[in-house]
Amino acid sequence: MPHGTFNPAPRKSSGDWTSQAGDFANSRYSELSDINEKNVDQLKVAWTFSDGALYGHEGAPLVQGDTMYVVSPFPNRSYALDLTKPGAPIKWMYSPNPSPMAIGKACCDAVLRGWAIGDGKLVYSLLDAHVVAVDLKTGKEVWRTEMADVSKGVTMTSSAFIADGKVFVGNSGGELGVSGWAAALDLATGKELWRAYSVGDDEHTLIGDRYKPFYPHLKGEDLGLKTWPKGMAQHGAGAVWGFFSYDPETNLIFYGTSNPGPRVPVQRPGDNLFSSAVFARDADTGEAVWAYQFTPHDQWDYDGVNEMMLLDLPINGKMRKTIVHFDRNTYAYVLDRETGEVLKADNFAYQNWSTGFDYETGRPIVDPAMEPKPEKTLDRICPPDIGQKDWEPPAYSPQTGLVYLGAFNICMKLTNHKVSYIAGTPYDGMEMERFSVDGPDGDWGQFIAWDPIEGHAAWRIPEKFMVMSGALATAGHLVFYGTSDGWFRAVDARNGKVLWQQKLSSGIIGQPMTYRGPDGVQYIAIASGVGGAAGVQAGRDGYPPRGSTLYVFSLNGKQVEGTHSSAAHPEGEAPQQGAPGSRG
Ligand SMILES: O=C(O)c1cc(C(=O)O)c2c(n1)C(=O)C(=O)c1cc(C(=O)O)[nH]c1-2
Repeated sequence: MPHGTFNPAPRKSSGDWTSQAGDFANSRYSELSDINEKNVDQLKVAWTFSDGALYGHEGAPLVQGDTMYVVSPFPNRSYALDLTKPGAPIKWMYSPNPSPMAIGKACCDAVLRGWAIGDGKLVYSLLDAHVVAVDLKTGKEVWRTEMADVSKGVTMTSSAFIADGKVFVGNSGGELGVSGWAAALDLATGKELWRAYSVGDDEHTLIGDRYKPFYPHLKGEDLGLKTWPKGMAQHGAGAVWGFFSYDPETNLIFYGTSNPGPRVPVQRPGDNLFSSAVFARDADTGEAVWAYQFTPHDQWDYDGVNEMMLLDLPINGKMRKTIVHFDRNTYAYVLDRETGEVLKADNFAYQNWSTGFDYETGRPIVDPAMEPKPEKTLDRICPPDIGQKDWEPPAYSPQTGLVYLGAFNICMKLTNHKVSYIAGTPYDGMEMERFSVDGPDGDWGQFIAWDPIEGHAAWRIPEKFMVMSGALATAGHLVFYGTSDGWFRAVDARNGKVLWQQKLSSGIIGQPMTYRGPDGVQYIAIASGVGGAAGVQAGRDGYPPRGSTLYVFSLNGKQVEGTHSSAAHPEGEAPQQGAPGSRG
């Protein structure tokens, strides 16, 4: 049986890593193999870097040529690090000074999920709902675009994504009843080219003649209004706070949308389209070509923003262009990426809210006993609101045909209350307590190798804490991931044997990446700095303090030779490492 493949575009040189996933397909796979299963036990720290910010560190550093680019969580400072010199000194630092008001509006920590490089610019979202482009050479701001009013509860934590001369971004604020959207900006000027809302009428959601979803219940006019009670769609969320992917052959971009608002379900009977869903849109116009909803009338905050991996897989003996998506609702989906048809839906971890999957309708079958009722407590629903996997992105290896993902092993006790909408404040109504599937002291996490063709796990590594780091697969038969309590591990991609590990200063929720430096040496980098939703474990024995250190590893800690030098700072501005505004 052949393995799957994917389009590795736009990687020009296998030594660079210029987008969060390394490619448009969201594979997080590198062809580099100097570090491999035979020598990975010699991996040692080559150098480190701290940005001084103490919110969760979720992004991967990017490398182009002889420079590494790193962006901190709030206050969203960016740094260029000189890879030609020992210790990678700072070449420039750019400080965008976002509004501190944003900190109080972010639902789940003042994080940033990633940044992107293209056309000589570093592009990223600011927590206060702006997008900036910074000149790669000088560190000077090229453009800054205001996307929304942060005082109304709109923040931006998603990773900017560059393709086809455009920057794709989305908003956060699903728990505050904002209206979710994705937008495309001109990479050269920052001008907004289109904006598509997730919920609302057809015009709003950019649904026109080209829209041809696979399932009949997703066809019709104004579904983003008609599947809501009157007046509720306006604050219906469907935020876009995860990752984008892009298929250059069809010029389509793909992304997921968040839970409906308010989170409490009894106030919004109906499917609540297009929350907890995936959109396929024309990259030039934003027009929807198809959509599919993972969790109709999402009653548990299962959201739908987790990444879409664009893999070509043999399904039932026929090569199909697919999307592989691990939803918070615990189904591992394989969708036809030209139509949105569900080809496979299998549970990748424990759940008890759904008794099966109806392939005829494309809907999961809900256990009525697990549906929340107002002012009643449900004692054990699995997974909890954050799913058995949250936003942390998996990796795919064409060598093994397996997808590698950080996942959880938890449930929740849930109580609902009715709520009213007040702009810029939580629009929520869910109260919950999370615990291990297996009991109070059991494992909260696991790292899974998943066979997307067969729809089952090839192996699993149990972990004490939720695994909220991304994964990296390499041609060296290796997979890298980190744990919330700070272990950075390299495992054999074939069998899950841990070949190397090191404890870092804080927990890991970042995304590992690899690059070939200007000295020809392969390096592996990962940020340590726990936060985000991993913080729900704070207080558990062994949960580490916050941190802000980027670790860069090589075989035997080798790094470029030369004398240490201090870099010149533009306009005499010295980089500040203890960022004001960061919570200590
Ligand atoms: O609906 C939203 O707008 C929204 C935004 C965010 C965010 O921006 O970080 C998260 C969530 N929802 C969410 O449900 C969630 O579990 C979550 C985890 C994290 C994180 O950084 O670990 N962010 C978010």
